[in-house]
Amino acid sequence: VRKKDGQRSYQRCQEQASPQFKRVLVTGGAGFLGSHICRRLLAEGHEVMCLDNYFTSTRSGIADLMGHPRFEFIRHDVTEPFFCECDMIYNMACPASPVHYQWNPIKTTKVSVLGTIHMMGLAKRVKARILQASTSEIYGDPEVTPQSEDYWGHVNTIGVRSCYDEGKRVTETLAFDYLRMNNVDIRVARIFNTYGPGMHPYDGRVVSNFILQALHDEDITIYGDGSQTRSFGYVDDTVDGLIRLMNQAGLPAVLCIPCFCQNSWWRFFVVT
Ligand SMILES: O=c1ccn([C@@H]2O[C@H](COP(=O)(O)OP(=O)(O)O[C@H]3OC[C@@H](O)[C@H](O)[C@H]3O)[C@@H](O)[C@H]2O)c(=O)[nH]1
Repeated sequence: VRKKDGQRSYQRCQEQASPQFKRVLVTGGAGFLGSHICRRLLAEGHEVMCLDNYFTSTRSGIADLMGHPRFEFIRHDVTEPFFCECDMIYNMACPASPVHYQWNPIKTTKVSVLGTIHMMGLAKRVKARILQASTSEIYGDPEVTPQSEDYWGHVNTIGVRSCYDEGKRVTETLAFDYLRMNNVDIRVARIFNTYGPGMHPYDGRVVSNFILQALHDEDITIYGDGSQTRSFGYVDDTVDGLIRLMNQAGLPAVLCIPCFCQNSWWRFFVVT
């Protein structure tokens, strides 16, 4: 504000900020789910800081967001500390496709463990609410189907999927220890197999593989005997669930998204 004598005065940020609009940090914000979260938050009027190192994502995935007045991209690897002022954190950074997370499994474990320590530490420091992305893979090779939030899982600690499964289990442990020790306002979402627009054609997961094979008139590759089941989530519904989990009080601190029964792929593809 310019006063009569020509001097400038500045209102304090807290006075200017509308309480309904938040400064939100989205790690992995250039990725498949992260970019959809950024878009939804911008549409709701929030200020979005998108943190990503393009490990499994590309600039083109968020090209539509660049230049948006409330969008800021920060190229950064969450395995290194990061500090900023924010009200909410969606900690989404981690390769999610089995092909990608097994490519450098030590890095995958580091992203989960160090990335979560850095983001929980930041949430504690700036008193931000934090949503930690977990996964259906924390159940490992489950003995119970469908899995509910109170099932503890059946995980191999030394298999090729362990870097992701165990890494994500530690993210949950860290979240709850930051809650118990430092009263950090946490949310944990166990995200199941998500598909939809913006998914990389060579993501390597079953939905994009099958679609690509069908488009190229190639044989569909079914690993194993095809008796596996998955709970598939359309990306808009998954983002709805994540945003509601973040915003609502009184929901369980851990939530499976989507939280309906497991389908065989055959049923999924026929129904969809
Ligand atoms: O071409 C393919 C790809 C996959 N599959 C099978 O399809 C099933 C689903 O495999 P995907 O590669 O899509 O991924 P998964 O469901 O195992 O895990 C995924 O979903 C849950 C997320 O939280 C994880 O990030 C992600 O790893 C598996 O049983 C897999 O063996 C095929 O039969 N053919």
